[in-house]
Amino acid sequence: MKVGIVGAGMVGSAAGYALALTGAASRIVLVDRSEALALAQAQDIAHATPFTAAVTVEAGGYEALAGADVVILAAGVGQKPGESRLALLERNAAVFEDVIRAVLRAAPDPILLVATNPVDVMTHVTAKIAGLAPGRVFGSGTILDTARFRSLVAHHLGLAPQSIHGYVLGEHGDSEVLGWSGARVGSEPLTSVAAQLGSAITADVRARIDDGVRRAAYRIIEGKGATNYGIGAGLARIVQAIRRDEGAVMSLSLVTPEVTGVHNVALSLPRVVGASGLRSTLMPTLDAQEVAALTASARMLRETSDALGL
Ligand SMILES: NC(=O)C1=CN([C@@H]2O[C@H](COP(=O)(O)OP(=O)(O)OC[C@H]3O[C@@H](n4cnc5c(N)ncnc54)[C@H](O)[C@@H]3O)[C@@H](O)[C@H]2O)C=CC1
Ligand SMILES: CC(=O)C(=O)O
Repeated sequence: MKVGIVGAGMVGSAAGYALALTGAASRIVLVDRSEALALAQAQDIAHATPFTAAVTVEAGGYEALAGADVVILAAGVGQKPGESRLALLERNAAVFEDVIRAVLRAAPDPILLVATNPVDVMTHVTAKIAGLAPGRVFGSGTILDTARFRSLVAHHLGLAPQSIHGYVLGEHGDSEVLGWSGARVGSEPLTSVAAQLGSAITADVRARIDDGVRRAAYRIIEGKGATNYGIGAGLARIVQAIRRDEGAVMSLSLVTPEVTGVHNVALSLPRVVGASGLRSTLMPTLDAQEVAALTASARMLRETSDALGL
């Protein structure tokens, strides 16, 4: 599978590296407005390939994206310490006008996987500009927040994160909703397993995990200026699910006709990922508080999209 990555900075290069390590792509092409950066990143990742699956890694202009099955969009600016994701919108939406058209001139019908923040609104912007079939333009959404949720719950219980099943929904950002009520360990409700293990999910534990998920990006950016490894691994995992036509369920952002009464809004819900992109959406069972929080998140995103005329 040929995967293009536009934006070869922290996120794009981490995605390229994860794709090379996992073998999710057989050909990776990095494009950046800084040709020198794209070339340096491609060479550095290529030097890892003797230790990985068979994969070629190159840098190029947009024309090098011809034949790409998936194009990851990670171009634009990231947050400065203390800055919200939504504060990036105007700058990144302006960048995408040219980027999407240039990608589609080279590769007319790829799957477009958006990582640039604010990822939900950027997914909506991309879908509108690209005009591809529904399901072929989507965003990484809360895949990273879900991973953070699963790892923090796993750490609390002393279990493997792979055995924790639960999703973060709504905005990839401050208004996101942790789906506590539907969370499970294996096939058992989380609260029941936590009680059996003597590690109850008290209000304090819940608040600590919520904060750990919601504020993770702020803390990491304060410490190292960006986040990249978690999202890089998440993007590679999505590509792998596309390549293998897995039918894997992941929390991803898609322009959704209606969610809890809010229409035409891009946000994350559990979605089924396969060869054609996102095949369907699985609406989770939520308690009343979670429905209210998801509705508030959806309304906020809808209003933000309204301001852009989406
Ligand atoms: N979805 C998620 O979970 C996450 C999203 N992000 C977002 O990903 C985006 C990228 O973040 P970083 O890689 O840390 O930033 P970065 O600054 O390291 O890299 C961005 C790259 O985009 C390139 N670029 C800018 N305008 C361009 C254009 N018109 N054409 C081609 N390339 C262009 C820049 O030259 C730069 O190399 C940000 O918006 C950030 O907020 C970051 C982490 C997680
Ligand atoms: C930066 C960002 O969106 C994150 O790490 O969640």
